[in-house]
Amino acid sequence: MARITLDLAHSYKPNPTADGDYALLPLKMEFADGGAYALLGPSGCGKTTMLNIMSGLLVPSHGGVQFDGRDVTHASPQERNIAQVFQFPVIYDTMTVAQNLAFPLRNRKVPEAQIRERVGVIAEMLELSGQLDQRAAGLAADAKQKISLGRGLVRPDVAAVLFDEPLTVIDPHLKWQLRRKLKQIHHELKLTLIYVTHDQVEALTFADQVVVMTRGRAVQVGAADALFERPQHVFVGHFIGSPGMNFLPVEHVAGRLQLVDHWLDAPAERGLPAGALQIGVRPEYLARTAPGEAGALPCKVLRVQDLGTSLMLAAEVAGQVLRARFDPDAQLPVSGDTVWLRILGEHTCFYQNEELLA
Ligand SMILES: Nc1ncnc2c1ncn2[C@@H]1O[C@H](COP(=O)(O)OP(=O)(O)OP(=O)(O)O)[C@@H](O)[C@H]1O
Repeated sequence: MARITLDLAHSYKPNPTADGDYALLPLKMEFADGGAYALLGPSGCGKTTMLNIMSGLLVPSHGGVQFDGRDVTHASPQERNIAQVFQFPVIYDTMTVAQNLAFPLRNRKVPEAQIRERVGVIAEMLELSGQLDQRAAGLAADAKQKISLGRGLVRPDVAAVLFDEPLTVIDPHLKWQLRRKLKQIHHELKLTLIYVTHDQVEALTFADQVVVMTRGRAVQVGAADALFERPQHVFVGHFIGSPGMNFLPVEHVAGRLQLVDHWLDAPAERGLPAGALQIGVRPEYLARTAPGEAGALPCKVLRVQDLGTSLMLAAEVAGQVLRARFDPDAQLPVSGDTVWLRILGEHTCFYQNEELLA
């Protein structure tokens, strides 16, 4: 296992100048030995580029990579001792499940007794024990991908196992099971796991630490609760949660927050600077209040949607649409009515130039 340190930038263009020329903007990051990480962000944000730089498939155009303090920037994946699992199964159809799982160990001349033991452990974890003697050729796509996962996890001595969207071909029910399984495997095997996905549920169930990326930047590295409670960047607020955080643009003038023709008293303890700010509040924290209560605003109800486990209210204030989540049995007003929603509270976040202030 290794601690992986990145201090680099990457552009696929020969002479990058503007930020947009970089697939990865300059970043410094450390992945702890034995940690479970997810790289999460929308298509094109740079996840695969970062993963390929860690694995050694790609040399960064600027800076370098260290494993346990040793410079490996130009070392191949074999030299780095990395295992990888890709989106589609990489297995030998003519071999049995057991032979496929054993392959990375045989390649490294691990003694047969150890191979048998380790293959047994991994097959058990992935619920492949009953299929060990079957040829891979006859198996369904998701069983084949489980073998790929097993081949990635089978070697106990790898520096890290890197996964690039490995559950794409898996059906939704099994996907849920495998996500939990991977987390359990991480706890048992203590491997350093780095997992690329654009799916927040996948990232949050699998990883201890999620690296949220947008447009070549890692905007926050944190556990699920930090990403939910204290998004460091408005992108994280939008991207994490379903729906994401509500944002209201306000002007902070002499201790008051102005939203067009509405005013709120700024919370003095947050030490907010004067000028243009954004208030961020999760739908889960937009409580209903009595009319005129401090920290609340009158909003016009647009619609109420029954989501089964909750009610989602959409309401408008000063041209901004807010979403608020309520218990399924809450008595809510109907479209066109006014509802007072608490904007300011202990969970409210404040942003300036998209970055968290307080
Ligand atoms: N080989 C390449 N040559 C030139 N540009 C590339 C190459 N690979 C990726 N890019 C560009 O670099 C940026 C980051 O791409 P990358 O594949 O790392 O993102 P991603 O987050 O993994 O996206 P996806 O989920 O779609 O794979 C994108 O703008 C992409 O078009």
